[in-house]
Amino acid sequence: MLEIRSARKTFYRGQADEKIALDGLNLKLATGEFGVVIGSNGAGKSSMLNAISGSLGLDSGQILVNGSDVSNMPVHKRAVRLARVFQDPMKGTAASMTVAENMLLADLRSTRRTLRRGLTAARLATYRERLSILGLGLENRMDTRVELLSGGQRQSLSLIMAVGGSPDLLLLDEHTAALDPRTADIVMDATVRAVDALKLTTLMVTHNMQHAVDFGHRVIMLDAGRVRLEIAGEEKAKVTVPDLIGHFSVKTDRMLLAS
Ligand SMILES: Nc1ncnc2c1ncn2[C@@H]1O[C@H](COP(=O)(O)OP(=O)(O)OP(=O)(O)O)[C@@H](O)[C@H]1O
Repeated sequence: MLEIRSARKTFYRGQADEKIALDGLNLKLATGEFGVVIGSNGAGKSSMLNAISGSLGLDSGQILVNGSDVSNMPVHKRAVRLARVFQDPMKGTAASMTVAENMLLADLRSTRRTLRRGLTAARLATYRERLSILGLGLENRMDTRVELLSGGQRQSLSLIMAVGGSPDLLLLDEHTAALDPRTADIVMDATVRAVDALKLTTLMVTHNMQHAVDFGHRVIMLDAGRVRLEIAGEEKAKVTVPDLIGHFSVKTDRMLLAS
């Protein structure tokens, strides 16, 4: 469960270039829920993810993960409870190491064990099983160096590595944005398989409106550091890409009128 209460963050306060990134943002995500965050450039999406993961300190407000207030918890302590996948498929994995070695690294990171026992048969079997969730055949490429994988395979591997420690929350930070459309769809398919199989509470930021329509339980539109629109349930099932884009244009028209 994630709860953001009245989160405020202003950059360059009191200066000519003052920027309000989060303007009393409130958001709740139930355990097992998959929320998809959309919004125009500068709406506050990255600031929100950075505040959740702890790399951005709030001026005021609270962030609760599974009921406990993590607002003042340092990044490395929050990292144990949160998984985050970034845009760049080259980050998050070690290129010159094999798929199996990368899985071991992630395992050691999340369990704080030592490298001593290495890639035992039991561990390899567990990694194969976990990789098979993705539906990409990576479980049959355990000895392949990661640099030889496609961008989509590599990003999907980053994802399954990130969630190995059963995190309380998965943050997907435009994790398909750097991929071509077909590869992005493959990664989204792998993502949904992992989220469903591991029952992950997930918050995904995307600029891809088709993905916002097709995936997740709720669309959350941010604007000027606040939630401006939420679409869930039957409404979400019926929403179309033009509908979502329409909400962007309404906002833009308002901004034009106000300026
Ligand atoms: N480190 C920073 N220093 C100064 N201003 C910042 C900083 N980070 C964000 N901002 C400002 O805060 C506001 C919100 O930015 P943020 O990056 O969170 O938006 P975003 O919705 O993620 O945008 P995008 O879709 O372009 O990534 C913007 O006005 C931005 O210029």
